[in-house]
Amino acid sequence: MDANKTTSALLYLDGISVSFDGFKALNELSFMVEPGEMRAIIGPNGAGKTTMMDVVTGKTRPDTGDVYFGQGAYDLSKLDETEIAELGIGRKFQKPTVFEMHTVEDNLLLALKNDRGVRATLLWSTSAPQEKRIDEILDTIRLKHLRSRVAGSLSHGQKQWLEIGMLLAQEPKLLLVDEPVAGMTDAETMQTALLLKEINQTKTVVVVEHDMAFVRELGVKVTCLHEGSVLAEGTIDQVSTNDRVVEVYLGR
Ligand SMILES: Nc1ncnc2c1ncn2[C@@H]1O[C@H](COP(=O)(O)OP(=O)(O)OP(=O)(O)O)[C@@H](O)[C@H]1O
Repeated sequence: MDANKTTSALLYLDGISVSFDGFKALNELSFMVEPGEMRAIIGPNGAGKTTMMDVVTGKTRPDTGDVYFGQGAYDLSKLDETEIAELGIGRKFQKPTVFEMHTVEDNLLLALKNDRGVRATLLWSTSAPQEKRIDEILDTIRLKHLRSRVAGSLSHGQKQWLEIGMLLAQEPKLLLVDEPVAGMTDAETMQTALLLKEINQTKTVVVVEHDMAFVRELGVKVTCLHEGSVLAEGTIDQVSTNDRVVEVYLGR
């Protein structure tokens, strides 16, 4: 549905409230993400971070408020999950969901040609542009040397990167990434920060994460949610020294 709201933002949540059985998971939540930006979202358990992502992707409908996408061109709160995905919004859930029995390369191929079934896709010959795109993605996600490995044999961190690569194959304009470094080693965490910074050179990214060392490494604007609203927003130094943020989240 066309919205025709005037805004420079790629994503604009405007007064979003969501209740579950009378409990307000999101409470008049408003914030904007500009095109080309990477935004880190932090906040205590139950702050509403996952619900916010669910609202953006159409999994949960807000009770009130609008979600504008594409400089106000669309109101996502009026669209279903498929329509939203087709507008170019890709989401990576916390747990990796790669095809464990298939190779790294075939996983990317499946993501590139996700309009066909698994068997048909893998029997179909791969075109030169598809090969090139797979090479580019393998470079980005640092898995070129493992392209023929079965995905099930990858480390947890490598599976997360592969899944990020599968999202990239769909050429999203906006990537939503939910706790990408949970369970990763310190080295993998820092690699993931680098990877997302590289991806952010061409795509807008919203990343939810509890790992503050990782968020600091990203070096981007941070939004702290609490009880379904924005508690603080700014640089990591501004947010992490905010008295309320320390009280409800960091100081615990
Ligand atoms: N489907 C649901 N039914 C009932 N309550 C829900 C539902 N989904 C979320 N909630 C509640 O809404 C609140 C916000 O949850 P949400 O998962 O969005 O928080 P979060 O910030 O992502 O937390 P975490 O950091 O633990 O992932 C929580 O109190 C949660 O229990």
